Amino acid sequence: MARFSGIVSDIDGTLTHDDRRLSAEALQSAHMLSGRIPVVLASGNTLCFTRAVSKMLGTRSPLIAENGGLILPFYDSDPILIEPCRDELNAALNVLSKHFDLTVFDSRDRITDISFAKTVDKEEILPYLSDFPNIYFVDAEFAYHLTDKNICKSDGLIRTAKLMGMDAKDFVAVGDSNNDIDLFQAAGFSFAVANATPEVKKEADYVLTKKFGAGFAEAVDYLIQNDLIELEDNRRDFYVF
Ligand SMILES: O=C(O)COP(=O)(O)O
Ligand SMILES: [Mg+2]
Repeated sequence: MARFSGIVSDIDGTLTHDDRRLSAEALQSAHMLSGRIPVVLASGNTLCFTRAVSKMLGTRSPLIAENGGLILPFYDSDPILIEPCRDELNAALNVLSKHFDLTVFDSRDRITDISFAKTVDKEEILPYLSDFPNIYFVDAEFAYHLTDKNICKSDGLIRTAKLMGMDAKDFVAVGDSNNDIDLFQAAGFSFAVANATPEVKKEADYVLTKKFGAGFAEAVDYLIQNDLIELEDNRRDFYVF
């Protein structure tokens, strides 16, 4: 009897290579799953990026973007936006910008969180953030993020699962970076790809032997071989894209 009825996957470092090229193994695995089980993408990336990746992978399931700040239940619906403490986020960015030469990512497309390049040592950044109690800093390996404390991937999964008539514990999570730790805690089971950080590996139920997208494919094979998920052809109940 299959134990899990959905998969929730991170994108960067989990479906990609270390240089962010989409992994052929992950693509093949996602195509095989398409329309047979929900695969929710949960990313620190912007919603437009996450939506394009989803379309090309054929996941046909709701999306969680900006570390949980935005949820897209249907392809053409308006996203659900978790309102962040914008003043504090902007004030923190101003303070950091005064001390460091920051490269801010996607500022036109990013709505709830702030992301910037890892050009500065995080130990140097953290002391400047102690005056901002409602935001947290996370190193997502491909970028740094400043995010409202009420926004995280796990909250995104809980909300998304509810919209789908499911529970977060019905999902198996796959991830690589510290913005996936709370997602692992909310999901029913969790896989860390072999390139995951030590903190993520510690939180995972299962540490995969393969890195990056090959790790995602290994997780899917493991789930099928151990009868932990069931694939049903032509499921249309929540395949919304
Ligand atoms: O936006 C990032 O830095 C990382 O994105 P991810 O959560 O899909 O790995
Ligand atoms: Mg990642």
